[in-house]
Amino acid sequence: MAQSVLLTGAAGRVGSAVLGELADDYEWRLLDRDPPTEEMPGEFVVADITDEEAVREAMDGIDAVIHLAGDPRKEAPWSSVLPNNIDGTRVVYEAAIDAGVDTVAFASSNHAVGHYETDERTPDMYRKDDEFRLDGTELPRPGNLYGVSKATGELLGRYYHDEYDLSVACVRIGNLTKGHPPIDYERGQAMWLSYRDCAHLFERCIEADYGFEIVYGISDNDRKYYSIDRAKEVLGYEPRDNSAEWNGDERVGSDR
Ligand SMILES: NC(=O)C1=CN([C@@H]2O[C@H](COP(=O)(O)OP(=O)(O)OC[C@H]3O[C@@H](n4cnc5c(N)ncnc54)[C@H](O)[C@@H]3O)[C@@H](O)[C@H]2O)C=CC1
Ligand SMILES: O=C1O[C@H](COP(=O)(O)O)[C@@H](O)[C@H](O)[C@H]1O
Repeated sequence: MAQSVLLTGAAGRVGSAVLGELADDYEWRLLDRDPPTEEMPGEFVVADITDEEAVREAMDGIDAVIHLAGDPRKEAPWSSVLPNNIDGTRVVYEAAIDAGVDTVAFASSNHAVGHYETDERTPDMYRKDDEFRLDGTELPRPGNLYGVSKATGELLGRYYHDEYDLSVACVRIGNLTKGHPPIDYERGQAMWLSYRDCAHLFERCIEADYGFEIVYGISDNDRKYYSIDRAKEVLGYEPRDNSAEWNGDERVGSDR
């Protein structure tokens, strides 16, 4: 069982979702290039993930890493995704190997597979009765350079798993939105990930026993074009939310 966890990108939205539910469950070392603006659990390291020495130091005594730091913008230019998302991720994996870390959970993205959303398939694939599913076994088809950087992060994970036996889970996160699903956005509702399901999924990534996995990070939405079967089977993911239980910002279904 993981005890000491390094959370990169801790000051961001996904970091806040994870810490919002799991703050008391682990010994946290948080890392971000931006200093904290509010009180956070554990120790906070202000560093850039491209700084090899700083990341190496931050990795000391760590059991598991949740690697979120990076440029999350779908329109991010190559000049940003190359250092922040690709090289920074390589630095994190290298330091994890050197420190004897067991597991790295990597925040990948729906944009790694964005070009499966072809004109022929959309918007039907965003709807409840459509049966099209991606399940993580398909090749990446990035929708933008940001998606290329996320697919590359997955590939780096594959390498560090095969070469060094590091356990790596790549979570293709859908659309993380706080409180309620995106409104008037079918695609976003199909790939909604609630804050509590996000925290639970990353917890499963650092607790479960596996080798290398690519899973989709969405809630159990009625509308979906990403399968969550693999996350359930291998990681023990048990999502509690479903965008169909919401009408705008009002919950109309029962809370699980
Ligand atoms: N929010 C979402 O719906 C989704 C997020 N993701 C991925 O999840 C991760 C976190 O995303 P968000 O929390 O939404 O973004 P965010 O921008 O809120 O948080 C990212 C954090 O990483 C830090 N960071 C960025 N580059 C860094 C570097 N070189 N060194 C150290 N810290 C750095 C930033 O200061 C920020 O606090 C990203 O990798 C993103 O690509 C993927 C799919 C969907
Ligand atoms: O990877 C990401 O995806 C989410 C959802 O994508 P969108 O196309 O529905 O906006 C995005 O909000 C997030 O910023 C990004 O990191």
